[in-house]
Amino acid sequence: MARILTVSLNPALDLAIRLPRMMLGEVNRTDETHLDAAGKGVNVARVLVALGNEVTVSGFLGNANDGPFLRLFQTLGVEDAFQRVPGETRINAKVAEEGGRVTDINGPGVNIQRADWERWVAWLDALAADPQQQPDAVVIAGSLPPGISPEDQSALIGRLRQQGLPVWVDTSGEALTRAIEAGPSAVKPNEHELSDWVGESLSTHDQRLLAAHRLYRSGVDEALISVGDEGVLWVSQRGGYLATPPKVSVESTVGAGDTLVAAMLHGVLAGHPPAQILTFATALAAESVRHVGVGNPHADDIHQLQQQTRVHRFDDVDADGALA
Ligand SMILES: Nc1ncnc2c1ncn2[C@@H]1O[C@H](COP(=O)(O)OP(=O)(O)OP(=O)(O)O)[C@@H](O)[C@H]1O
Ligand SMILES: O=P(O)(O)OC[C@@]1(O)O[C@H](CO)[C@@H](O)[C@@H]1O
Repeated sequence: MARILTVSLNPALDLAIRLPRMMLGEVNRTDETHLDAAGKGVNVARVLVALGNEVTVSGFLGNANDGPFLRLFQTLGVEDAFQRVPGETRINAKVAEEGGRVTDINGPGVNIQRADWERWVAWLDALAADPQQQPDAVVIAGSLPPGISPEDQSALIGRLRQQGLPVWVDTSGEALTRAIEAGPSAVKPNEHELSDWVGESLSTHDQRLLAAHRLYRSGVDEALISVGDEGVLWVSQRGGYLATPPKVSVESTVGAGDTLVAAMLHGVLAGHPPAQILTFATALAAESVRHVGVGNPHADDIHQLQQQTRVHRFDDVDADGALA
């Protein structure tokens, strides 16, 4: 069991909406709605707990609507180290239609004052410097709320790395670019986020492979690229791996990336063989898309899903990233 800190600088209450077909500009009647405490770091924490890890959750929560988070943290048995700030945590709408299409409508988040940021950073610095309290890894996941800049986040990553802590990052846009410059242990862009980072379209498999190698050579130990139903690319010192997920019926892909990050981190910290790590993480991410929420490692058919997951090692890229 590992001790892991998950950081959600911009958590969210996810309003999951299910309907047959979204009709823009009309009154839509839903089959079902749920409001759940979420955000990438919180979703990662859910999976890490289900896999048996000891988790502390932190970041910033609006004090006006933190009830669902409090209930979730109690149920999960995680340590709640979120700093409360005045205002409301954002509500993100996730509209899932029959056929698997999901539309995300994400809010900007609560405004973080400089004094709150500095107080929280001081707390994190103290935790990272204390050998008794240091976690085995830190996951920083999700977008940045107003008041926190990409440079703030990259400085944070740099300091945690200086303390020798593994830092896994899942974010996008400028925050991702700056985070990569800070030398995190792992990043998990999806193909669109990776495409923004390299500044080119990644429509072919070879283009993605080259971009994944470029990401690895930029100084990231684990370059993980998620490619939706086409699976996962993983480049690290263990080599390059490609995983193809089993075919599943899709209800909601929200949280699939978070499931993948959590399961990969779990496997890496546990020291499992690479093919085993990737097979399990890919199967669990596939499990997650069959329903609303993150993947359930205790699903009845999790072993079958792993058997149906294909993992290939590829060694066809030379040190300069050129395809052999
Ligand atoms: N339709 C699908 N069938 C099987 N597995 C899937 C499917 N969609 C996603 N996955 C799995 O989940 C992983 C993450 O999905 P995706 O690439 O959509 O991540 P993401 O864009 O970060 O998602 P999110 O931010 O919503 O969590 C994929 O790499 C794949 O392993
Ligand atoms: O706006 P961000 O921080 O990029 O993403 C937030 C979010 O879409 O990510 C999770 C799914 O990965 C959801 O729970 C949440 O609403």
